[in-house]
Amino acid sequence: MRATIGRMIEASGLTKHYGRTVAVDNLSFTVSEGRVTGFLGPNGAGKSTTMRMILGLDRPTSGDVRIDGEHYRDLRQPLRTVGALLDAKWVHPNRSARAHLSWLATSNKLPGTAVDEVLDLVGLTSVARKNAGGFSLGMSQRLGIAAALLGDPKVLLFDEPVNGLDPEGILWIRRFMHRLAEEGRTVFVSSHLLSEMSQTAQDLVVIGRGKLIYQGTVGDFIAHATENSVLVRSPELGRLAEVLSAEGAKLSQDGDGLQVSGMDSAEVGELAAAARITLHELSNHAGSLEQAFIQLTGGTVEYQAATEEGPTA
Ligand SMILES: Nc1ncnc2c1ncn2[C@@H]1O[C@H](COP(=O)(O)OP(=O)(O)OP(=O)(O)O)[C@@H](O)[C@H]1O
Repeated sequence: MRATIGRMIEASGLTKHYGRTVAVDNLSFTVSEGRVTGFLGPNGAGKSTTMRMILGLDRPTSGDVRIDGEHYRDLRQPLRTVGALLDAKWVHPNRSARAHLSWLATSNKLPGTAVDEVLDLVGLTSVARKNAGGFSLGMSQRLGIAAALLGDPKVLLFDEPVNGLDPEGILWIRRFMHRLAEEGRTVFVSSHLLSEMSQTAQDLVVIGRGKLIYQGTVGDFIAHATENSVLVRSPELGRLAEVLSAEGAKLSQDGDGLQVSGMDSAEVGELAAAARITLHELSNHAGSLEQAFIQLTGGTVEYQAATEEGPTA
């Protein structure tokens, strides 16, 4: 059975328990072909677990996930359908890049010619005979991507591919992903870095504590999440916070000011005036994806810093 055209990954009610930990909680989403879809969530949100379930490396407690309409375990030649980069350092330290890829190709019945092609694609041809154990993180990531591309798959999964990379490495990966999507492939890439995702992805699946928070385009995410965001500064920030939250505003600390959502600047100004609170700044704020993320993940961010717990001023 082929999936609905365009939807290459379909998760439905996907759930994973590890003992009493609910790593993934009734998660449903779709990932479209020809686009880069960012899989976003704070550390521990359940991204890696979801990716492992997509790849059949972990069995869901309940629910279901399919690639192009099939369960991973039913794919006849999995590497020709889906390629994945989960852990870039997963390579035999004394094997050359070429030997590593040749071994993968042979054991998966892929043509040996694919090895040179993918080495060339990721720019590792000149170091192909060097031991992969001595590779920098950026080179290891490229090798991992080469391995994922060996079977010329239409679906690619990358788990935190830019983690620890320098700006040049990040740019390379970002451009490479765009290129893969332009070729019509489905690119699903996880990250906890919103600013990075806003430049890499066109679509987003955002999760917090294993639950779906948002699915849609990056642009809609920003527009939706930053609606009515107002930045306000005042020498009486604590009292202002009390007045605003009593009227139902959502607040988060922003430097020495407050980000107010659920209320427009006129309402904030009038409430402050009625309470005789002096304001030093009152401005409509076009929030970044970062702010949108903090706002949307709100109570679900497990590592939340003190500054995100609410106003303390
Ligand atoms: N094999 C496992 N056994 C027990 N608990 C696990 C296992 N794998 C993941 N977990 C727990 O499940 C939750 C989700 O973890 P997961 O690694 O999927 O999150 P993540 O979003 O990928 O975060 P990170 O980026 O930190 O890896 C966490 O609470 C984690 O401790």
